[in-house]
Amino acid sequence: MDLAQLMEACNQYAKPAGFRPAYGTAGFRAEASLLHSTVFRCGLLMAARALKTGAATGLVVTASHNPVTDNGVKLVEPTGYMLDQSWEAWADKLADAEDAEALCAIIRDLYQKEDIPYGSGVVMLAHDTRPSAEELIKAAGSGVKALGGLPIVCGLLTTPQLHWMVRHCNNSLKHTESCYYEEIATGFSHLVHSCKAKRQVLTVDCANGVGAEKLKALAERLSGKLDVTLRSTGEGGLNDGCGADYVQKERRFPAGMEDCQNGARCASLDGDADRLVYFQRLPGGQLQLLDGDRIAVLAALLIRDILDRLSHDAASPSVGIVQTAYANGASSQYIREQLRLETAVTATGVKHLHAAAERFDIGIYFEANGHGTVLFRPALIERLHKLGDSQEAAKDLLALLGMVNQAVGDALSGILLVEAALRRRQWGLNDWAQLYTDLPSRQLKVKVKDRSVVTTADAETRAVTPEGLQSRINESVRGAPSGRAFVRPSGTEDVVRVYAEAQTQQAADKLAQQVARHVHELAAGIGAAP
Ligand SMILES: CC(=O)N[C@H]1[C@@H](OP(=O)(O)O)O[C@H](CO)[C@@H](O)[C@@H]1O
Ligand SMILES: [Mg+2]
Repeated sequence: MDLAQLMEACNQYAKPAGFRPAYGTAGFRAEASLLHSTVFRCGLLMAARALKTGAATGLVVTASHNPVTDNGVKLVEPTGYMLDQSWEAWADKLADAEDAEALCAIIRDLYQKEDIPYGSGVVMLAHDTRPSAEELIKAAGSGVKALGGLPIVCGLLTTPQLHWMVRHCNNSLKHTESCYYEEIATGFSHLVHSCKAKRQVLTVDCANGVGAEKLKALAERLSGKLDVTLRSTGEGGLNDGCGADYVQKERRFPAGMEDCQNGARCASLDGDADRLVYFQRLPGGQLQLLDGDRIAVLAALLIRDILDRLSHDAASPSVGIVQTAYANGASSQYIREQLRLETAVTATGVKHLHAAAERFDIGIYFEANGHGTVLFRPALIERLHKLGDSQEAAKDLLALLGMVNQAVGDALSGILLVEAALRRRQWGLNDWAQLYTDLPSRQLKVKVKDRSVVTTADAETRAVTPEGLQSRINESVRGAPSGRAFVRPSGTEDVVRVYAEAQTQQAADKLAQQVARHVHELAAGIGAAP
């Protein structure tokens, strides 16, 4: 490490006065113009992480479903997973260092405490469609180089594509963008090759983001096996009145799809294409959402259908579903009582779900907002390869393994998962929707002076502070039939989130509003009470 060179580079990316970045649910996010120093420092961090692990790491410049004026950075482990939680504290310290001198001191401390070998770490860089990406990617590259590392500029990609590439690169597998399409498309083609179901056109709201270009490339690779019509491909603002987060939270048709036909099969991606939700218009005109909970259930059914045909000497592979407190209560009940599968509930954020899913041979994890995937345990993969020569079911599971991104939730591979599962059962959206009926729910956001005053326990289902908040929530919940509610500080926006569900929409709305008022009152809410 050349300290003089490092110092000079740090000086070029000064932190804006008063800016206090913090590593949140999925990395750093803020208004784009504030982020140059943060992204530079993440370049430093990931170059050091590459040296520590002796493998390539990754960094994606994206603010996902947030407005186009925001940006952010997601950090990728050599496994393709999100940055190991044990290093989040280093990310925070680096990002928050006041000046170049403080920053260099933290780097020295990092090298010493983590026993980082000297050398040149490889960091793969990608970005979404935000106009601020170009400058921020430069900052990331400068950070990597300032530690003597090698930035590999991969350009415009979906977040899950970069995660996939880092994982494949470190497994010495082909890892170009076209190999990504090839691998997931090959798995899909295998799974649907003998399906008799009539193909349905899927209309996809691409949130005016990177997913538009990449889904087009995937559909071309599948030449006719996947019929997609793309909307919001860049003609409007990124995530502006469209995208998976808008559809899931607002329960409204996205821009450009207000006129979709009753029963037409529709889906939405988010701005960096790591979330996917399906929806349709019901005969009464309302939007019916098929969210991440439902994708998890459909994936479980597909896996069960295949496992039923697998004969094996050893114990049957364990299958489990991981959710968060945002999962609709009806989905959790269906998983427990009808599917009879093990479930686990973790705190919000894929990093938590992913870790819990690794405890099963086949671990399915999805956040209600449509971010999730299906993980296969390495020992099971080995067994399947042995069985694969003689058994069609093992071949199917291996095809599923190739089709589903093993690194992180991926909306493009998610579309293939849903379409393959529906086609193999000869199902339409109604069959899928009829598995269970969602309890009505409502999500609200409350602006407060300092959202860190709200702390939680028990996978975020219980508010620990401010004092008295949880007992007030309990009281409100008691007044709502089949009521459930919780609050937590967002890790991506400056708000406290409120979730409520109940027997009727009216009761869920009322419960959410009451809880939002408790938050506003006890956690120093800003502006008028909800
Ligand atoms: C309620 C909700 O949807 N929260 C989202 C959102 O996190 P918050 O910490 O709630 O802002 O963004 C995360 C990253 O995309 C995602 O993992 C998470 O599920
Ligand atoms: Mg996203």
